[in-house]
Amino acid sequence: MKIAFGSDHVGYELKPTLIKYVQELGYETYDFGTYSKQRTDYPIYGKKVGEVVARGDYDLGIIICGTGVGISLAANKVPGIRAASVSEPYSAALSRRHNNSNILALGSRVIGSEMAKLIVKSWLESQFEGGRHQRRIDELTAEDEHNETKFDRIVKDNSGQYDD
Ligand SMILES: O=C(CO)[C@H](O)[C@H](O)COP(=O)(O)O
Repeated sequence: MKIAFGSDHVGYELKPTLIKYVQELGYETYDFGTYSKQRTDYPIYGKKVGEVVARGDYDLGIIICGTGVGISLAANKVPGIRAASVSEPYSAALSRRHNNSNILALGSRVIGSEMAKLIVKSWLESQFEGGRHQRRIDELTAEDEHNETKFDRIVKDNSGQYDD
């Protein structure tokens, strides 16, 4: 399984620690930058990682900025990307199990490296549960495609109340 990494200058120092950790867990990795501490813009790296994951060149992505927020917003602009910005392992796991997140966003000004490792492990080891959660992903995908007809139909055809 291949994991794409990216960060801005704030996430730059945490990134190699997580790359090494993820390699030790048995994954292939690639670092899409940034490659120095020089100040840069997080949208560049959120978009880069989003694009390679959306294309299927990489299975999953891990992106880091100061809070995880900006870089996740950037990745989520790419159709097909569900980037989750989290700062503890429970949300990380649920973002996979329920939201089928394909990118994990972390904030290096928010969490330390040991917490980051726990979050990464919890995220990588969790699996999407499908079922009712797939219906919600389909609703999100309809939005991605700006397919108003499809989205309108989904909304029109159900009341938003479910038994499952
Ligand atoms: O967290 C971030 C985005 O959400 C960025 O890392 C942060 O905004 C960068 O700030 P600065 O340029 O002042 O180092």
